[in-house]
Amino acid sequence: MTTSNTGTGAVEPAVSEELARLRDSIDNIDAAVVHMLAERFKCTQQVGHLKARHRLPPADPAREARQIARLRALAESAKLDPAFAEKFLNFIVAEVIHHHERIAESNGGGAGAAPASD
Ligand SMILES: C=C(O[C@@H]1C=C(C(=O)O)C=C[C@H]1O)C(=O)O
Repeated sequence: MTTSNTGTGAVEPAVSEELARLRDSIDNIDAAVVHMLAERFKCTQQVGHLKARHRLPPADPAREARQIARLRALAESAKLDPAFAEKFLNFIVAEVIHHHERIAESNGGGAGAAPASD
């Protein structure tokens, strides 16, 4: 293995250049992820309002099962750990469901509430 740490706290210039180059790409990817998540949440907020108006439940476990199966297959072909892909999706979906519950509550939702006309 190549030694990159001189032991004096200094890092070889070639190593710090490569680290900076890789970190630039990581920063770009992180920015893209944030923008993609923001767009996804814009869509799921609209789904939340649609569901609340029509008294549909916040969560749809059958839809989630299809998404998990699809994402696991995509992850495998992209050489990403499918278990990680599933955990990541579940993390996002849990947040979306919280949003939908809050939207339903603020719509005066509840089992007995009358459907709003639109
Ligand atoms: C967005 C929806 O609501 C919930 C959130 C989902 C998601 O974030 O992908 C999927 C299913 C639902 O549990 C939906 O029903 O499509």
